[in-house]
Amino acid sequence: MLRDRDRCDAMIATHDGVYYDYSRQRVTAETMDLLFDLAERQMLTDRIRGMFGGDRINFTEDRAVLHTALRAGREGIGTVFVDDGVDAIREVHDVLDRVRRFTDAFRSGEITGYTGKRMRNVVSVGIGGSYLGPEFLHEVLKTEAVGISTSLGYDLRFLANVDPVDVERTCADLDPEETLIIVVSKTFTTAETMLNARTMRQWLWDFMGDDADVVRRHVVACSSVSATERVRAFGIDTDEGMFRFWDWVGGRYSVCGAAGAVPISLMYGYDLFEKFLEGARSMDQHFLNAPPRKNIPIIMGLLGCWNSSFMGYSSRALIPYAQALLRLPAHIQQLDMESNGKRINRHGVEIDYPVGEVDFGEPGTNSQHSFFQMIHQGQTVPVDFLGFVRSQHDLLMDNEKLSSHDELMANFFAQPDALANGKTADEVRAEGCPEELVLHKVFDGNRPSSSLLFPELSAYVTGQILSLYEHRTAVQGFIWDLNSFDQWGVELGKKLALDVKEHLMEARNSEVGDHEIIADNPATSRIMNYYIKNSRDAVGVGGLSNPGTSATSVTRKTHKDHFPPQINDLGGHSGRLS
Ligand SMILES: O=P(O)(O)OC[C@H]1O[C@](O)(CO)[C@@H](O)[C@@H]1O
Repeated sequence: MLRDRDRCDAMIATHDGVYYDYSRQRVTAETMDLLFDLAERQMLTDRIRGMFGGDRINFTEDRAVLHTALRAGREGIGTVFVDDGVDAIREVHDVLDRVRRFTDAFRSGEITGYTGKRMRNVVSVGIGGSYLGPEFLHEVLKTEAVGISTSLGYDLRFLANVDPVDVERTCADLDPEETLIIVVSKTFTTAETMLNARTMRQWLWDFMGDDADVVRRHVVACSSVSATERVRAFGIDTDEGMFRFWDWVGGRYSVCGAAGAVPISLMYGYDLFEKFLEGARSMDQHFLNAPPRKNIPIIMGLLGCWNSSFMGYSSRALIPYAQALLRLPAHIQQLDMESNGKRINRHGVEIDYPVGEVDFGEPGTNSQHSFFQMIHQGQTVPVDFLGFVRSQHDLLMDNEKLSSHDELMANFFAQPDALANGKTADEVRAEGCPEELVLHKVFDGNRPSSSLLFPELSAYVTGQILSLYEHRTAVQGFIWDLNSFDQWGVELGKKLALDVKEHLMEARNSEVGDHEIIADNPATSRIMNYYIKNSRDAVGVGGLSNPGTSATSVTRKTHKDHFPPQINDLGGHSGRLS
């Protein structure tokens, strides 16, 4: 099919400098017709309009889904109106105007820290959607031409993990007197973020004294309107130091709101952040207005459904040929897997077809020397290749025929064809391969990918990329009939962590050294008691002892005896864990 010029010409879509080639997907013109029919049956365009128009499509939380309003410009896109009387566009611009003023005051030195020093360091404390988007954008802007100059003299760091080592790594060499902390949390209740926020507040107090003004001058919050009281109780000035967002912005869709605007503007200036919003807006307009057959996010979403539900490929990779996009795959992974990792459709019925992929990725070419072996010869993993016409910084060394960016892009062009074409046994033999090794060197090919080519990795293009992937996720959710905007699955783990913390507190507070934890089941009790015992001993005797040996060795023997397992064997021995 790849040699068919008409087919290849038909499988390209473009918008505002973005070139999308899906000719290496395993689809014919007829497949595409059927997918567009499916989109019509699922009333895709109506549902897209409903999303932009403020319909409460996140019905399990009774919320509209209006992250597109965050970058809609003052004129708005679609008919954005929230039915409780709040004008979303006006609210958004009220906050963005405040971010701009705050940024200018911070960067001009008008706002100083508690001891009068100018603040130049920013630590953004948040996790999940309150972290991954801003961090991916920060990584892009670090090496972007404007970003390099506007960030001179400033430092932005992210603190996400509740691991105390993350705190240590984040602030080891920072001067608290010159540091502003941003607590980014939609709910202002997330356990990890709140502990890290308290830790950072203590760090400020340790250096500058336990004074309420220290917090008022050094800590601001990006949080939802409904969390205002909690933000105030933390000691943050909610008039000057709180940048709000709304329940109609999901955490993983919040980078275009205060969650991204505050840290990114403080580091790079508001104008550069605005360029990012403009890029996202351009793609939003395309998504809302372009006919489905020319609409890049719609086509990407339909192909996602095709690969997952029809072809049975349960994972997919995102490979940007740009080192500055190193955190894009992690952001899209959360965005997509938290959105479409579901098992009940919007009618409350259990889904009996595959939905939701495992998303992963790393920049090319590093990924080629990591997991690409599997993508070429192991399981089939559809890939999105992202490339750029111009590099943020190209290099042409003396005596080199090609620039370093050309070398990078040679891989961007070669990998999709290697995956699609493969290599036959005859081709391997023709290279003189000994017969017994031929099969090891055969590539079966026929492995799907898409290529996205952008002009250059600027703030604007990064906005386009973000919007593309947000809408791909939404399209797949609409086609699959899911609610892509709630995340109840994360709740159970949070609740169990609370129970476990109770047990740990009891054990730590117990006067009796051998206090025994009785948790939900013997396995959890055993591992927690092991942890408590050894962490106590570790203080005195210097190190952890070995795990109980008998059970471990029995398990090993059992596994070995059954190796390699047969599907039927495993079926016979599997069972419910609860
Ligand atoms: O912004 P918050 O409320 O602290 O939540 C952090 C993250 O936790 C989640 O609720 C679950 O991981 C994400 O959706 C969210 O982005």
